Amino acid sequence: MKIALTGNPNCGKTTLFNAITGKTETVGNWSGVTVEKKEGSLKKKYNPKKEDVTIVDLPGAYSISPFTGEEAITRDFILDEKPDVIVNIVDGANVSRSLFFTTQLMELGIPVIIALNKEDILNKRGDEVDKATLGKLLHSKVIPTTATSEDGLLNLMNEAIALGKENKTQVAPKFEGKESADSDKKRQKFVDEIISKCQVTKRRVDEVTFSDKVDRIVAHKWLGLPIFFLIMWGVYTFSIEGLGGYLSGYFNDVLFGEVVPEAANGFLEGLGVSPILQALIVDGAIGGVGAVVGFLPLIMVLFFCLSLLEDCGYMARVAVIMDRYFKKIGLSGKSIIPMIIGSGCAIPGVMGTRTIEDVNERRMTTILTPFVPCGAKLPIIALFAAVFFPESTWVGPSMYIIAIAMIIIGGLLLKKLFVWENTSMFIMELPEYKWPSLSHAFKQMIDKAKGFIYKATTIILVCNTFVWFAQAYSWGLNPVEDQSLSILASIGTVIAPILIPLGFVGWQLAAAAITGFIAKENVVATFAVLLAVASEEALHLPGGALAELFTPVTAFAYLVFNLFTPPCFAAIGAMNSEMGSKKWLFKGLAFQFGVGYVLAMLVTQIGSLIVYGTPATGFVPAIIVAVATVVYLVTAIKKADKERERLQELEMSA
Ligand SMILES: Nc1nc2c(ncn2[C@@H]2O[C@H](COP(=O)(O)OP(=O)(O)OP(=O)(O)O)[C@@H](O)[C@H]2O)c(=O)[nH]1
Ligand SMILES: [Mg+2]
Repeated sequence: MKIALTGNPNCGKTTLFNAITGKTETVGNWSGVTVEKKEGSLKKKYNPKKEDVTIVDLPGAYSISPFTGEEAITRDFILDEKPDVIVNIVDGANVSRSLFFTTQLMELGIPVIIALNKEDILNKRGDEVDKATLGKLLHSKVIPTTATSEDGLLNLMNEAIALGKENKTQVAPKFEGKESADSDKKRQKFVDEIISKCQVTKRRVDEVTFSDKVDRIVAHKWLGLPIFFLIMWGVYTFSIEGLGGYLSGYFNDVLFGEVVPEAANGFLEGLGVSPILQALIVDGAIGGVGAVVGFLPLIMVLFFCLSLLEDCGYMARVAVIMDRYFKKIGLSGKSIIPMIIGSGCAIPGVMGTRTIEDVNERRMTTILTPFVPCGAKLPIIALFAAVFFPESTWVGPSMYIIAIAMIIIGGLLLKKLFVWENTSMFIMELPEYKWPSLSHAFKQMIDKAKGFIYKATTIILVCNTFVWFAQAYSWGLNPVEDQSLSILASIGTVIAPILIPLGFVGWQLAAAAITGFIAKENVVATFAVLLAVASEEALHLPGGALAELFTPVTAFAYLVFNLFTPPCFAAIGAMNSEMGSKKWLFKGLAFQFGVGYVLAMLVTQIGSLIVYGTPATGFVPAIIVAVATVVYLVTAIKKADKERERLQELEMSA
């Protein structure tokens, strides 16, 4: 039996889905979090009779006639795959808005049961919904639930399974003139009537709620943005330099710097394995993975904080604040949501662009979202900050500020270069503020940590075992004394000239950047492996082994390069599927590479001139690249302007 969970965005479908299936799909206190259908089977607790039941979580929808891509997923699933039962989740805090969709679901010939969710909010407000009358008017059972505390869910599932077995569709509620063209209006009127009969609101309509009061400050025209920056600064400073940084320092210096490698060495010596194998395991596998896992506490602290901010309802406000600015640069306010999600990982971030209706805005957001430093880039930031800027707290937050600046400048450029017109309006429901749930944040944090460890012990482990091998052997598969004769060095040497205008000298820098495209954490892991072999100094300490390859200025530039060039392969794959056009994908990748490259080049060359008073290596090639970039931009924008004019004339004459 297939049971589908449907309802408006943010009504609690995924919360309910996770509760009854035991899965950990992403929940967020804003609309448009789920963009794909997800399936799961019922937990034992909710399926005592062990029925064969599949639960399907769907993206939120306001109407069966889809407006956005993810709404279409919901419609297509219901119409094509015909679930046996539809559980329509109605947001108890927003009943009137939800029932429009409910009446449409009733007409599909599939049994519908209604879960009146967020009962706790209703109760707290002192509002009431007359479930008996509601059920009678809609010809359907109405079960009160609170998905967050799993109240009413057993009852709901029992009823849903019984309904599926009975397999009898309800009579769709009739309202006058259902066939006529203005049926939407009639439908709304019908819904309004139901509401007037069922909803008992104790609160006065004009009452100013707590949320309204907070929003007057937090979502204020002028104050909104500075407040957002302040909050983010606090969160990142606390995570990267504060508690998270402190714990990571311990992990890096003591745990993975001494305890684990010493134990492993002792163990392997005891076993009597060959020195080569021992080096492969300790320097390659453990060294590489350890250098990355050392940053686990930092990532956990950050995601705990972000989860609290999101759960209390603040992040939904950020979308509204950003809408004013984003509209000016050809993006939508909704673009901020993929970007916020992208601060965790660019892949779900890029997938989140589906909620944006306008195709140009969607594509631009897909290109710009990977600029936001994701969790995988944090270890690079933290490592470089610790080695080169140990006394300052601005390096971490500065990456986010540069990201925002690049998104704005990038948005303007993209619009100038590739986009002819865009149209969109922004409607976003603001959830009420609530106390964030610590257990929810804790769960999200553990989830992130698991994902991080999984990645470290799979792809990063494999990569670094390869990196160790490639730096220890020549193409003839003979061990080399001197790293610069190795396979890795020869690959790096081919790429390295491209990086000369950026002031990056050495095949090691090219090698780490290449492994970074497989997974960004690899940048850290690769340096760990290379330098563990080449240098006696520790990787993470100020002035340590890494300082032999960079000046502080080129270190900062290298950070910029790794953060703003195209993301890892997996995220590029996500970009590909969201763009729906190879041409746009290549434009996007070229754009990202151009931005990262030119930005790093400017940091190196201008930075070196200012800080050291002399140009960095590669100054002359850098000037050539800079001139070529300017010439390209000017001609490309001129060409695009002409095209725009031509289209306008065509339109006029038509
Ligand atoms: N107070 C309260 N909050 C709830 C309840 N159920 C869900 N929430 C909260 O509502 C917000 C949205 O939950 P989700 O499960 O992501 O909503 P969704 O319907 O899957 O949303 P989309 O995927 O965007 O369509 C989260 O902040 C939840 O914690 C409930 O019963 N009571
Ligand atoms: Mg969801």
